[in-house]
Amino acid sequence: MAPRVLISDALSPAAVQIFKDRGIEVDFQPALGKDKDKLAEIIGNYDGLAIRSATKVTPKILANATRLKVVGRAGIGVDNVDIPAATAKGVIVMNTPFGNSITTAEHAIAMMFALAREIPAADASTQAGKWEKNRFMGVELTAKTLGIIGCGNIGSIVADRALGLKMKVIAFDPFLSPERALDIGVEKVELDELLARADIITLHTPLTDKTRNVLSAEAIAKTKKGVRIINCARGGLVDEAALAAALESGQVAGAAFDVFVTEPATENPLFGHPNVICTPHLGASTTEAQENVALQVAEQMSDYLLRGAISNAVNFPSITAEEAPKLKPFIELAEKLGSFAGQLTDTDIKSVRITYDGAVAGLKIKALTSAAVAGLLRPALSDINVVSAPSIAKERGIVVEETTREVAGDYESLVTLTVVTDRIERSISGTVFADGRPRIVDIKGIKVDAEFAPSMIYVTNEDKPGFVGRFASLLGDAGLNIATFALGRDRQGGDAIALVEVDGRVPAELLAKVQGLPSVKQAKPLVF
Ligand SMILES: NC(=O)C1=CN([C@@H]2O[C@H](COP(=O)(O)OP(=O)(O)OC[C@H]3O[C@@H](n4cnc5c(N)ncnc54)[C@H](O)[C@@H]3O)[C@@H](O)[C@H]2O)C=CC1
Ligand SMILES: O=C(O)C(=O)COP(=O)(O)O
Repeated sequence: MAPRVLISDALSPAAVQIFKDRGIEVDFQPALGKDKDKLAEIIGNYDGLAIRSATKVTPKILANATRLKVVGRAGIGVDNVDIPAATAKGVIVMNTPFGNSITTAEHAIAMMFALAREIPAADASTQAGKWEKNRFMGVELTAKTLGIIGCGNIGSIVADRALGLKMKVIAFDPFLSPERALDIGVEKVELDELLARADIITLHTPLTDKTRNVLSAEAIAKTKKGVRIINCARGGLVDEAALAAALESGQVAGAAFDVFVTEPATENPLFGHPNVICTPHLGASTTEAQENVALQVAEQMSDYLLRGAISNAVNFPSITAEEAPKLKPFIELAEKLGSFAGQLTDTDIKSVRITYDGAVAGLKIKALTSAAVAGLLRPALSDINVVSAPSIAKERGIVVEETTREVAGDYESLVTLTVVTDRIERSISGTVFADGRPRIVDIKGIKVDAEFAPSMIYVTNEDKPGFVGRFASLLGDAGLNIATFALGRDRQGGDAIALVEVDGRVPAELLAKVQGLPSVKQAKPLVF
C-alpha cells in the first residue's frame, strides 16, 4: 500500500507534486494546522505529516497518530513539535536546516533598514497626503555596531550582509568558535559586552529554556540608550512587556519583530508603539525559500517512507539512501540479538556493550545500536522502538557502549552484544550471511549456527549423552514439531547449548518438563 502523507500547512504546491511523482498519496489541506481538533481526528490515517509553523504537533495529536512515521518541517524551527513525545512514539522529526536561511537573513536586514529610516511610518504618512519631511530623521548604518545574538546559519548570513554595509559586527554565541568568528569577520563577545556596545541588536537563536527572555528587562537595561532591536527568530526570546516599557522610556529607539510570544499575534504589548515595525512571521516567506523547503521536505519524507533513508532528522542519525539497504539486514540482526538477550534477562540491566567487527563497523552503527537497545528492552517495554530506544535507555540509567573494529575475524561482519546486570554478563554474537538473513553464531562463547525463528527453545545443559533423545521425545509427545536444531558446546563434557526452532508456541507444562530433564540447567522459550 502506498504511504499517505498529510500536508497541514501552506507549503508550496511543489511538495504535492514531489509526493505524487514518488508514488505517495498526498492530502493537501493548507489550513488544517489551525484546526487542532480536526487534525487530531484524521491524523491516524497518515504515515507522514508535512508542516510549517502553524501546525502544533502536540502529545494529543501524536497519541492519535497510530500510523505516523515522520513529521517533516518545511523550514527550520521545530519548537512547534513535541520532540520527546514524537521520539517516544518512534516518529522521526526532520527539518530543512538551510532552505530558508538566506531569505530570513534578508528579512532581518530589511527590518534593519526599515527601522533606521522609519520606512513603514513614512510610507503611511506620505500616502495619507501629509508629506512630513521634517518628522522623519533616520540614522545611517555605515560604521554602526550590529550585535548578533546567535551566530549560526542565519546569524552568519546577516553578519556577511552587514559587513557588506560597512557595519561593525559583534556576536554572542557560546557555540561560536574563535576560528569561525574570525572566518566570518565578526568579533565574538559576551552578552553583556554586546548589550553595552551594539547600536542594533538582532536575534538568531532557537527558542530553548536557555534562550527564553535572553533579552529580559534586566538585559534591556544594560543596552546602549537608543538601541534598536530586531527579532526574526522566535517569539519569547525578548520579554515583550519589558521591551514595550523600554520603548516608552526611550531606552530602546525602535523594534522590528517578525515573531511573537503568541502567534497568530492579533494583540501584543508592542503593537501601537512609535517605531515598532511588525510582520506576521514572514521571515521565510519568499517564493524561492518556500520552493526550496517544500521540495526538500517532500524529498526527505519520501526517501524515508519509501527507502528508509534519513536526513536532517532532529531525533535520529542520518542514513543515506545508499546506506539504507546495506543497514537493513544489520538493523534486523541487532534488534534480534538485543531481543534474544532481553528475553533471557530477568533482572535490571546496568549496561550494554555492542561491538562491531569487520565490514559492519563501517556502517552507521548509531542506528544499529538503537535497534539493539530497542530489541533488548522490548520484552520489558513493548512500546519501545529504534527511535525512542536511546532516550529510554538513558532515562533508565542503562549505559550503552559501542566499539568498532574494522578488521574482520572469522566473519566478514560480526555484531556482539554483551549485557551486564548485577548478577551476570552475557554475550551473544551474530552475523548476516550473503542471503541477507541474520544468524546467531556465538552464545556465551559457545559457537552455534542458527537463524532466528518465530518460536524457539533455548536450552543450556551439561554436555552428557542422552539429552537430545530425551528432549526430542518430550517435544514429540507434546505434539510440537522440531523445525531446526542447533547444538554447541565449549568442550566435550562441558557446557552445552541447544537452540531449537519449533512449529508453534511452547506450552508452559512442556517447558517445565524440559527444565526437569537431567543435565538441563535452563530452558527458555524465545519468540522473534
Ligand atoms: N522568522 C522566520 O520565519 C524564521 C525564523 N527562523 C528561526 O531562526 C532561528 C535561527 O535559525 P538558524 O540560524 O538556522 O539556526 P542555527 O542552529 O544555525 O543557529 C542558531 C545559533 O544559536 C546559537 N545559540 C544556541 N543557544 C544560544 C544561546 N543560549 N545564546 C546565544 N546563542 C545561542 C547556536 O550556537 C547557533 O549558532 C531559529 O529559531 C529559527 O527557528 C528560521 C527561519 C525562518
Ligand atoms: O523555518 C522557520 O523556523 C520559520 O520560522 C519559518 O516559519 P514558516 O514556515 O514561515 O511558518
